Amino acid sequence: MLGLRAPWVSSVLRRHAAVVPDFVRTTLEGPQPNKLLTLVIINDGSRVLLGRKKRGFGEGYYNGFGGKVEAGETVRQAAERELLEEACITAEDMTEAGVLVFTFDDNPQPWEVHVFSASRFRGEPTETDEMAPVWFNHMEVPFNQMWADDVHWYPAFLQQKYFCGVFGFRETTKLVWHTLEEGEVQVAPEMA
Ligand SMILES: Nc1nc2c([nH]c(=O)n2[C@H]2C[C@H](O)[C@@H](COP(=O)(O)OP(=O)(O)OP(=O)(O)O)O2)c(=O)[nH]1
Repeated sequence: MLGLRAPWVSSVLRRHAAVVPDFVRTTLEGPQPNKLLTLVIINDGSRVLLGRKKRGFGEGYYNGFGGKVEAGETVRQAAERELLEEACITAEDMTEAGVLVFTFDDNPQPWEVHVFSASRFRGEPTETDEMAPVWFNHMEVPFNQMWADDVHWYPAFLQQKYFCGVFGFRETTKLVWHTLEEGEVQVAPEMA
């Protein structure tokens, strides 16, 4: 598994060896480099700005704004570009909030989603071809209309604790296994 958090993921596989589903292990130990994606969630302290996805992967779900990192871009540049493309805004204080690694029994490539948080932005959130923006109070985040993993990491996100998670999905959307760690993930060299 090639990716920004590869040493940490290897240590997760070792520590959870008895319970990690086979497809999660084979995907993470396989030859495919991670597909890199971004996700930006505006959090003003009491509300989050989400978008209802109007087309493509995750259609109908509420989510932050983001997409694939393109060739020649840094992860941060991709996050800024997707936020502008999908919500028509520019974040002023974007910080790294966490990393999510997704595996699927029906796709050999791991996905590595870099989650960013921002509280201030320029511009007016505007509906685009891809997303319709909506504010939600922290207590009313619509988890029943979101990806199944989100309910597990939003608490850390809302408390502004850095998080790293590994998730295993069957048939693309059924979450069957996950592990989540909060705080900066430190991996000693001997663990790498
Ligand atoms: N909250 C959450 N977000 C996820 C999950 N899985 C997942 O890919 N995402 C995010 C990462 C990206 O922001 C977005 C998927 O990207 P995308 O397919 O829309 O990428 P894109 O905009 O480059 O695609 P396209 O318009 O070119 O088709 O969904 C998940 O399980 N939970």
